[in-house]
Amino acid sequence: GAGAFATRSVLEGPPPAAAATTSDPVSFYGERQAGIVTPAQDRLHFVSFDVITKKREELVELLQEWTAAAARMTQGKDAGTFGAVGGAPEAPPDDTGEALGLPASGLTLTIGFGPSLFDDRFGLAAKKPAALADLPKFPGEDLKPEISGGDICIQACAHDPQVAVHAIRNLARIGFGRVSIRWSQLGFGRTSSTSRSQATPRNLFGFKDGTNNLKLEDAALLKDQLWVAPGDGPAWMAGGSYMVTRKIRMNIETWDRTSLVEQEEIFGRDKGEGAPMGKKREFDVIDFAAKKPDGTPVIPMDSHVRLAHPSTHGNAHLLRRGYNYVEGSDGLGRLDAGLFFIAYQRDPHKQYVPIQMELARKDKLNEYIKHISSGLFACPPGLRDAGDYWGRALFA
Ligand SMILES: C=CC1=C(C)c2cc3[nH]c(cc4nc(cc5[nH]c(cc1n2)c(C)c5CCC(=O)O)C(CCC(=O)O)=C4C)c(C)c3C=C
Ligand SMILES: [Fe+2]
Repeated sequence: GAGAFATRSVLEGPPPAAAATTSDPVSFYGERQAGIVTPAQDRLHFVSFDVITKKREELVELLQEWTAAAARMTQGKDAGTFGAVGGAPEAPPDDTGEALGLPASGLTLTIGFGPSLFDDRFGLAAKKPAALADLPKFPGEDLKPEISGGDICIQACAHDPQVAVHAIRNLARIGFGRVSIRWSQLGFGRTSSTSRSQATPRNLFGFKDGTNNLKLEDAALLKDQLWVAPGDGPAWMAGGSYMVTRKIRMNIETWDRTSLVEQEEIFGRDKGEGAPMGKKREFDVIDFAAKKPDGTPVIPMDSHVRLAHPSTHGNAHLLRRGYNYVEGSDGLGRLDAGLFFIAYQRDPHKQYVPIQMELARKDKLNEYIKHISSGLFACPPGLRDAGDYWGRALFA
């Protein structure tokens, strides 16, 4: 049965890009970091750190310790070799214990380096990619600095929230005295599919989200639009990808009082099936030229899918990998909820920036959303084996 293929052995063939079941591990090693084209898991714990040590050697040591712990935790093991209960009783355990007995749950840990890491503290200024230049200000955004930016991010995705939180907690514990948490974000109910094997999930506005996403199976597009090529910038980033994060508050109560036809015109897709307006099925190709009998476009000019579509931006695509969030209520009787948007791409200034500029200026959805945090991170390629560590090529 499937059990024979659900083991952790990766000796034959390429490492699994995805777990066979929601309990299984995803390979930590490979050409690419896991957690990008890996079929999106259900849960997120994302953290952004500020480096507080001033010593380059201490930062390198931390990255080595983090890599070892990440390699273990993604395979369903304790963060350290003694584990939660196997060490000396006089010392704090090298794992915090709340994941004891839980399987790997598809945990992936993906690291990214923010623009601020390349200031004069660690001698990295000459290695800063042009693609990490700060994002421009966008009309209408209301960014909070205390939940934006950061020197180093780690995206933990898993099918079990306890497993994702355990991983981030242990990495933060290991980093004590060398890094401090700047901000972190929990997410649930992935808002994108990143593989054709996955059903398209729904966002908190009730629409299918991820239909026209870049997917694991789109090999040629991934090469052209997702992965940094040799020659794009500094050698240490070849084979990596750039991540943009945006916390987007969604005004749920206003949306819920909006008519169905208005909601569908805002996205340019129908709510039930997710089909482009004027078409029947979710994956039918969008016809932007189609006109109604009165001559107006079937897909409104200010609809989200028209403004975000690659054909509007010289064929610029994104691999979206975001999550819903709800953080209780805001004290004014409204849910404090939205989308933690994550997008990967080869060059954010050629992909995220022009798309977001168009959306910020024209999208009808803007009446219902507000961007409140932003992050930009360079995610290096994957690790070859246990002799490799996060940031090795950057610090070489
Ligand atoms: C700058 C990039 C984007 C932001 C920010 C963004 C916010 C956002 N999107 C939705 C809901 C949907 N988005 C959909 C499609 C879609 N969105 C983007 C980009 C951003 N969205 C792209 C590139 C696309 C694909 C366009 C295409 O090629 O057709 C859809 C439709 C279904 C789908 O294809 O995924 C929905 C629904 C929300 C709610 C939101 C902010 C809160
Ligand atoms: Fe969108």
